[in-house]
Amino acid sequence: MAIEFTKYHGLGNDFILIDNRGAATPLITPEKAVEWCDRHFGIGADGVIFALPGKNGTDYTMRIFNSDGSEPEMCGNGIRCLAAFLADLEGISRTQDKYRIHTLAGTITPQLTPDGQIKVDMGLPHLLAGEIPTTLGAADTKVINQPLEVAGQTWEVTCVSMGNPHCITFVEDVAAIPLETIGPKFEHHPVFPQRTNTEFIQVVSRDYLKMRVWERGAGITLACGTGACASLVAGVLTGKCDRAATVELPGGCLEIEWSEIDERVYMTGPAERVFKGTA
Ligand SMILES: N[C@@H](CCC[C@H](N)C(=O)O)C(=O)O
Repeated sequence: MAIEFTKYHGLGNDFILIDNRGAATPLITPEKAVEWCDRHFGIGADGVIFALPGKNGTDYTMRIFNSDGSEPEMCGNGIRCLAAFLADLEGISRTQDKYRIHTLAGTITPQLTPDGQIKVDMGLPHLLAGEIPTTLGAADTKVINQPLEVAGQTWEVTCVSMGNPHCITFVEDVAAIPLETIGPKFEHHPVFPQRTNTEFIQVVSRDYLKMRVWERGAGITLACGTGACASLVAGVLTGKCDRAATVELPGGCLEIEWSEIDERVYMTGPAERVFKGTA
């Protein structure tokens, strides 16, 4: 059966979006998602996102398969792309709407804003080792500046969950990190039973961070929204940055705030349609 799709990206973190509003289960399998994400033999993307009917009083449900076929709990750039896709499907102005989206990380609320950006209420960060999950500390303790041996080197890491797991390391120069070789070693380290996303952060100033990321199930990507949120939270926990900052990624910048008022994390950034097709 031929399936229509639309390709979107958020700062170069690119996704194949499928209109799945007519069925409660994804229209393609994880194996097919791997084929579609292949950049040489497929459409090419970091993941496939499905817009499904809402659950528990929400407007829609988002499910996502990474390019390796695994299913993460949440995706920050992906949920901005989903909001843009829904607005395009509904034929409404992108400046009007707010969606309540059911995800495996709870209800997430993207809001289309008049300047074309999308502001997302990403919810509360989870900080306890058992919630990440990681065995780097006792289940009910936070993992802040903990030593971790990777590739014969000791790294100081801070772990944060934005529904999905993140391991953050602050470094002098992000450009000097051999991401291609070190990224998989963090991802598959035995202290992360569900694997992990890994962010390297250079603090340029208290309100400007530079980030490079190795994503669980996708490898090096040009941006990671949940990673930018987790990194800002890690920066606050370690006293390195303010509660609002610009996070510069290889694909562009996100504005992140960890609100002092409601303790929720807010992410603002773009989402662009690239092309439509049938596969
Ligand atoms: N790129 C995403 C994160 C996608 C999921 C991630 N690879 C995982 O497995 O947790 C983002 O923008 O947050």
